[in-house]
Amino acid sequence: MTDASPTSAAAPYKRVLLKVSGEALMGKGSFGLDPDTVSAIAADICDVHSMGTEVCLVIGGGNIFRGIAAAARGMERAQGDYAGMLATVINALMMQNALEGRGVATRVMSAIQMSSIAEPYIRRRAVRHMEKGRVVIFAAGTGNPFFTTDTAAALRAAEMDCSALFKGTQVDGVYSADPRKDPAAERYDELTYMDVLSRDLNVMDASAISLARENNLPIIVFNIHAPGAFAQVMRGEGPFTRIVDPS
Ligand SMILES: Nc1ncnc2c1ncn2[C@@H]1O[C@H](COP(=O)(O)OP(=O)(O)OP(=O)(O)O)[C@@H](O)[C@H]1O
Ligand SMILES: O=c1ccn([C@@H]2O[C@H](COP(=O)(O)O)[C@@H](O)[C@H]2O)c(=O)[nH]1
Repeated sequence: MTDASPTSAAAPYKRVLLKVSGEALMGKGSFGLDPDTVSAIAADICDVHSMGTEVCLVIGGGNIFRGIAAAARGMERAQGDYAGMLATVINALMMQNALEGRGVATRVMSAIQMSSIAEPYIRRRAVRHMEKGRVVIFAAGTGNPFFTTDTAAALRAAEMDCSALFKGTQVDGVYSADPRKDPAAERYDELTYMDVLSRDLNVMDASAISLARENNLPIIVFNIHAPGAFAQVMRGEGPFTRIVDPS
């Protein structure tokens, strides 16, 4: 893994992966995509890209379909998960459109082959795209049911040798309990991977945290809706939680 420490004020990290929660794309809505929200997140990604940092993305699908929720309503879990992975492809295409509208070259690479609309995921090709200055959007999660896009994000970040995984979500860090349910929950500035696992802090699933831990990949959780937050958090400013191993 490359060094996670900032390297310069202009481009604090060489290469990062941003995980955007699908729910975040809904904006104030309760389903689907809000174009203004997608555009605002794309603007933040462009800011970071223009600093000289190589950027790749994993976008969730929770704004459209979650396999586990469909399974709770009686659908076969694996079938629901494949539908969930397809939802992430829709989000990836929407983000591609928003980024390219701002003049940034992108490639969508899908873990499930759909060659008419996305390249197949090939690790070395993805690295090459980023070296050429393209933003790579990894779609269809890991390509396997029973996983989530958090795990896909940790997996791709490790494969891409990213300096850190940024999780842009609805809340500004990891709290002692889900802050959307418990207003008394307190935010942590820094946690170890084991803290997150042992205290069952559900901001990310356990397999993603374990994979990041095994690969010494720092995770930075922040609120994707705060304008300019992605660039700010990369500079170490603003509220966020850093998940790392004890130094
Ligand atoms: N201890 C905690 N600290 C912070 N957030 C928590 C915690 N426990 C649960 N959460 C919730 O986890 C959510 C983060 O998950 P997120 O919405 O990013 O889902 P996802 O599965 O990654 O994406 P998607 O929306 O695509 O399914 C936060 O919005 C927050 O409400
Ligand atoms: O590797 C993966 C990634 C995702 N899924 C399915 O997609 C949905 C949406 O992803 P979120 O991480 O919840 O945003 C997820 O609920 C799974 O059903 C998958 O099967 N495998």
